[in-house]
Amino acid sequence: MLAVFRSAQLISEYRNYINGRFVESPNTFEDLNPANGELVARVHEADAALVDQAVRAGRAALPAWRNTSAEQRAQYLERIAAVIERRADDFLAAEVADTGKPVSVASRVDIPRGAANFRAFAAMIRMSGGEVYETPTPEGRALNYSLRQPLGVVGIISPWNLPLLLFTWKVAPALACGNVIVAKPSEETPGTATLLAEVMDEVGLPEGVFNLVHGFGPGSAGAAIVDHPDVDGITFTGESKTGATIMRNVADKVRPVSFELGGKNAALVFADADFDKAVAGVARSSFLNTGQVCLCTERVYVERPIFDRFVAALAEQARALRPGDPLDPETTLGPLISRQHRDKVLSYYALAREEGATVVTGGGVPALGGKLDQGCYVEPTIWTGLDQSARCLQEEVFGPVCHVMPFDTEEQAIALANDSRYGLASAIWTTHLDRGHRLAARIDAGLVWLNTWFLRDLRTPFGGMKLSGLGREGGRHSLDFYSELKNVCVQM
Ligand SMILES: NC(=O)c1ccc[n+]([C@@H]2O[C@H](COP(=O)([O-])OP(=O)(O)OC[C@H]3O[C@@H](n4cnc5c(N)ncnc54)[C@H](O)[C@@H]3O)[C@@H](O)[C@H]2O)c1
Ligand SMILES: O=C/C=C/C=C(\O)C(=O)O
Repeated sequence: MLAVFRSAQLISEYRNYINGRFVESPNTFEDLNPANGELVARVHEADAALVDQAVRAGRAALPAWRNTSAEQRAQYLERIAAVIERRADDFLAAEVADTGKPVSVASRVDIPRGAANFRAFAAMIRMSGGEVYETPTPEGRALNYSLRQPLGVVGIISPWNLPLLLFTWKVAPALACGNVIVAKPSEETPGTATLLAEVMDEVGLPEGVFNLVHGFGPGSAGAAIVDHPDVDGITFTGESKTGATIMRNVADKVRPVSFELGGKNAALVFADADFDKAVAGVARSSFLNTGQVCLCTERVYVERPIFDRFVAALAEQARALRPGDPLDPETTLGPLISRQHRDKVLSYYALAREEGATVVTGGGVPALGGKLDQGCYVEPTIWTGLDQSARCLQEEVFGPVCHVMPFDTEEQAIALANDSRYGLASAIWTTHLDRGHRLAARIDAGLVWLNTWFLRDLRTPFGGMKLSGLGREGGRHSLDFYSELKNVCVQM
């Protein structure tokens, strides 16, 4: 563990990476560790001029890069994955320092998926074929075949909750499809994206193919990417309201966009569920990463006969979580990402009381002592007793909190689950599998897990309905988004 901490201390400047060189800028901002408020690094903010340099570098690199073969690009992706795996400790240190997430979470979720995303899309681009149709014509026949060509210069903008996972979830397929990239990680979590630039440098990715710019959204690098006339497509993961802003800002350029946005995810627990499995599963889906996963459950609906027993058992799981030093392997609950985000979550803790919630457990800030009291910790919290129309049941909190409500019938359960402006993920806990499949088809969510949660096959479509997103990524859906598909028709 000391090694992890020490390597985090070695990094003190996060620079932009443009046209194969690390680039400083006169404006820097602080990257703070949310577990203790300590300075992790100074980050060089890219302004519109640096973003323009990055776009131009991409444009210049595109002709050669797009002419590489899928096999050549797959080999680059595999080399990138191998270096991520070799430098796993450095990535772990940077991720934990930026997010405060327990090393037990980052080492099992975030860092392995960083490498896995590159390996997955190396395999997928190798196997991706096209479409061919033989078309009868009055003269005989024609041959139709499709060509997969890159979008061009792709803007990637990612969030702070699963920084490396979500950044590479977009970088990997974009590169696989022959695009060049101008990518901006969240201002809260610049570390692992900067390490990824070091990896690109080490594997010898041609200059200008991968460009990294640091900064914020409005008035900074994020808006500069979106506004740049020579960016051919935008893939964004973040809040729904930010997605709407980006959509407005790219509208007149009619550029393809892929949005992975917010959620207010429901879990349905039936009386016939495996009780212990459902309790453990809902606890994990509510509190993993301190509730800062877009797929997390914030609304739990439980069939009435087991409601009281379920609430008591879930509260026991919440109380068993151990907030603490993220580098301590015993820690199972880290801080929220920032003071600002903690203020937001605590404002919902207060609102819930105003809206009449019963606070079954939590609702405040844990006293941890020492430096950790400078951290952004909150108690894992469970509410009951709110009306479905309450703001705490309609708005995304994005913290370690869920509300539990009883239901009596299947129809009631599906109506409650679908009573949301979001439609990202859901989990259904029942041993009655034909009911599970029936409800999975009726629930308004892009992702449905039956008797499990956050189990991922990277070939599957991933994305949300309603306010939760636009489009799907994952498997061939990523290849299709990061490509211009062309049809060629030949009169034989
Ligand atoms: N659906 C998913 O797969 C998914 C995954 C992770 C997080 N999320 C959502 O992301 C949110 C938390 O992440 P966040 O707080 O970083 O979101 P956010 O929208 O505040 O910021 C996301 C990214 O967008 C940038 N940005 C902000 N405003 C911008 C603008 N006007 N133009 C260009 N870029 C801009 C930010 O700098 C950051 O890099 C939650 O709502 C969560 O549900 C969704
Ligand atoms: O916080 C949201 C998590 C998204 C996860 C993925 O995009 C994935 O597992 O590929």
